[in-house]
Amino acid sequence: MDLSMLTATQIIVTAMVCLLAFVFHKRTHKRSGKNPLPPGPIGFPVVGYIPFLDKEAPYKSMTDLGTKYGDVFMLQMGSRNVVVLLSYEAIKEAFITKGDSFNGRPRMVLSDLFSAGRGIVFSTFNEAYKEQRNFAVSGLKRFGWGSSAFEVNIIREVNGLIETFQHLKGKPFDPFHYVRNSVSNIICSLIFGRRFHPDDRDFRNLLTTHYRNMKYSGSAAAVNFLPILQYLPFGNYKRVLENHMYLRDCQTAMIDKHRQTHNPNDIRDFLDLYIHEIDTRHQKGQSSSFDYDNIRRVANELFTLGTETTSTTILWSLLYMITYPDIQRRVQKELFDVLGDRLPTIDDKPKLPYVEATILEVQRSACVVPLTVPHCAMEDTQLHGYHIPKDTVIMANLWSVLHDPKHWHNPDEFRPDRFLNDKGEIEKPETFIPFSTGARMCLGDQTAKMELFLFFSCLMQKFSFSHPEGTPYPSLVGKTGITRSPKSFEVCAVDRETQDSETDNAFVTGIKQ
Ligand code: HEM
Repeated sequence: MDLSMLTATQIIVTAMVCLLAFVFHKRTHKRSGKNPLPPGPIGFPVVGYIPFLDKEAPYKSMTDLGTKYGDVFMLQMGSRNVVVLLSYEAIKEAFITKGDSFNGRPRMVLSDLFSAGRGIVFSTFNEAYKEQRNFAVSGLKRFGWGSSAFEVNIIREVNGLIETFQHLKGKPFDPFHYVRNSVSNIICSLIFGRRFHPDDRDFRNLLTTHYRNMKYSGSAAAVNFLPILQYLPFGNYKRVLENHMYLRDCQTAMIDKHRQTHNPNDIRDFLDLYIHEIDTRHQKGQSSSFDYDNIRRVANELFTLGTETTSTTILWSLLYMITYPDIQRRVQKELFDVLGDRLPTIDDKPKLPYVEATILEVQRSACVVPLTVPHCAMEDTQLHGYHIPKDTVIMANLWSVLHDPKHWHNPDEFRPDRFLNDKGEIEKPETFIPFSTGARMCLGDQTAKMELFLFFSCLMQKFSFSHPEGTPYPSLVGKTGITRSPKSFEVCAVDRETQDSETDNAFVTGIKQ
């Protein structure tokens, strides 16, 4: 063998070994008195670990990595370091104990497109963020949000949905548009002061474009880690961009209409209240985060999150009920035993523990926001004994927390009883965090719980749901976008009163015994 070649090969091999040793050392050992970085797998150059994650269920791939690397590990994803938190204990330490260090939001291509670091959801943890979040909560409350007065708004939409289902007379249908339309109307009446008819073409377009964007954003998420992808003339990022422009125009038109008819003595809805705040601060010469750019961002975020997450959970609840008819029958029996034939109200909730346990189990099993909204480290800090550099992206894996066998016996089993104690009362473990936890926790959780209870209990009281005869049971495997939603499915909704009077069947008598 040529000696000079051997030397060249040796040099290359030695250099590679040194490089790997350096990378390994950097990731796993104390450096100059600092704690080590979290451990984690090594991916490919440039793209990092992205190609190894399941595109449909990245939260599951991350959960699997926990077996080898523990509850806190680091993935290189494109140009970013991402720390994944798998356990409740790790999330609690980051978002509650060390919230001041971990409640930031990373600047990323998609969040910059939607919010440019402003609004609420993608804004980092600064004064402008606190001002906007506090204003949104108190402003929405002014219109009854979360209070019993708000129940009227929800019940109006539930009744509309019941009527629609009754018209379908037990024939198979896809509940997707009907449910989203009803849920969306609740937030629309607060923000825009109006609700929309299910057949309103513009509204349908708006909702469909919104939904598509949530899904495309999930598939385009790689652009957040490989920003160069945004310059491709094709692909999902381009679709997100086009849809975003359309939605922006719709919102601007809605806001302009409000500005033209604005009367400070007659505040009709959240947009009016926000416009009033902009004007008042402007008149006082105060500089603030309230302006016509931010109103659009905040309104859009409340509309999107107020629609998407809750309607997706209601769709999952229908899917679980047709998959587990025995559980559906038990829910209906409790409703009949406690209420007779009347529809439930929010005051009935404490008397209906099995109904509530079923909703909680749907939220746990479906986990509609499996990876939360990414957080980021706002300074060099420590977590779980590891060093976390400033600007590291933090992904809290709610899926793994809600399916952690340490806290949930047989987590893949759908069993509402796990939320009931020996006395049949609701018992919610601390680890049940579908709305996340800490200062950045969902701001709509109270309203969402109210909506989930009223929609679910009223629909169960009114109808028996089943999958169309002769078709296979629909899949419980979710589609991942920004939320985890069910694949489209068909359902038959048979009016229980008609079923009662038309049949003498053992099923109904079984419920009402
Ligand atoms: C079942 C329904 C819902 C679920 C499961 C849910 C879940 C979540 C989760 C996991 C987060 C991320 C928290 C974090 O970053 O740590 C979040 C944030 C947020 N949610 Fe919800 N959500 C729901 C309904 C709603 C509703 C009805 C609204 C209101 C209109 C809403 C508004 C928001 C907002 C504004 C944020 C951002 C909070 C912040 O960054 O400070 N959500 N939600």
